[in-house]
Amino acid sequence: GRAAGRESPMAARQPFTDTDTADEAVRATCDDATTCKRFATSKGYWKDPYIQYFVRSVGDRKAPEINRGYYARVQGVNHLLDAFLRKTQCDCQVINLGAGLDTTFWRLKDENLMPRKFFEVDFPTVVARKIHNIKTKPPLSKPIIETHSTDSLLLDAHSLESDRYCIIGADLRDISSLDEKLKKFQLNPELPTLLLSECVLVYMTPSHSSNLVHWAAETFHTAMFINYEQVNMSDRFGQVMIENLQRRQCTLAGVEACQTLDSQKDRFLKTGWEHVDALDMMTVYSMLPQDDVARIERLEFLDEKELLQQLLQHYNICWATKDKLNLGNAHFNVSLMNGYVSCERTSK
Ligand SMILES: C[S@@+](CC[C@H](N)C(=O)[O-])C[C@H]1O[C@@H](n2cnc3c(N)ncnc32)[C@H](O)[C@@H]1O
Repeated sequence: GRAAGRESPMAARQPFTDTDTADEAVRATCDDATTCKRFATSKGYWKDPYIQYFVRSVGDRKAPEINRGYYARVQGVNHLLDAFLRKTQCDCQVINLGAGLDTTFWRLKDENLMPRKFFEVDFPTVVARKIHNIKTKPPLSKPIIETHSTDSLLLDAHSLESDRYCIIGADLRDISSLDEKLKKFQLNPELPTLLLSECVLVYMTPSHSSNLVHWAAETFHTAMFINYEQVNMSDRFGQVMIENLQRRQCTLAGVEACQTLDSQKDRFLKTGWEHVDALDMMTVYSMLPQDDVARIERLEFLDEKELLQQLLQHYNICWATKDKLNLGNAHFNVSLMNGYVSCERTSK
């Protein structure tokens, strides 16, 4: 399938020769995600005025089903994230795990949905690149400076800490160092916390991702974890996706957890989360506000609907919650997507 290498449009890339080949190939996936998002926004699928500061050129054309897939991914994840921020009235923190060059912090600032603090974590080299972009592009640095109380921003090549935004270089497979770094930068375990991983867990072994998810469940009493990544990977299409990435020395070490929606949910149910849901992206796509879906479907002609269907059936959003404070319905609803699901269903 032409869509099977979605994170990795089969761009010719030199094979890596350094010792840490596998990690280098994983780090490179952040460029794929950003280039695809950059292209889709240039076509008008959604608005992102900040992504151009991370990837200058619009780049090669991407297939329509890939653009629609990214649209569903961004809308689906944003819906859950925004629902959490509204439920907690932004009195919360967000931790974007494997954030890459993601621009969510800047979107939330513009939409008046800024959490108390927004953390991002990625490998130190990715973080260094992001910090360089932030430092040299005023539209990126301005919101960080504006929301900071003093003149002195803590900023070095591998971390940036302001009152509201913090980016940390760390390996997500090393929990004790991750925990230590986040606490050093004033992570507050008492605050309701939203953790996000978008196409990240699949790159680590199931035991590493379980440890991470378990750490999150142990650390926060009131939290939500949103995970977006592959699912239904045991069929032929899944196999092609794996092979396409393998050709670039990029191993989906966590593919075992991506066999079914149930295997996605199990990772959370086994590690202390109270409530877990998962939907494949074709289902999410069918639940998104249909007037906007009609708008984006007019942007580009897609002759083979099956391509989109096949692609979207191989990704999912899984979200888990725990609510020890028992804030309940008034403040923090544990099944945030349920309202969304039923409301979208009845409005169809
Ligand atoms: C496919 S990209 C996705 C980036 C971003 N979440 C997005 O959706 O635009 C995966 C990201 O996860 C990061 N990542 C993967 N494994 C990691 C690890 N063990 N520690 C830190 N970052 C990791 C990579 O460096 C890369 O930036």
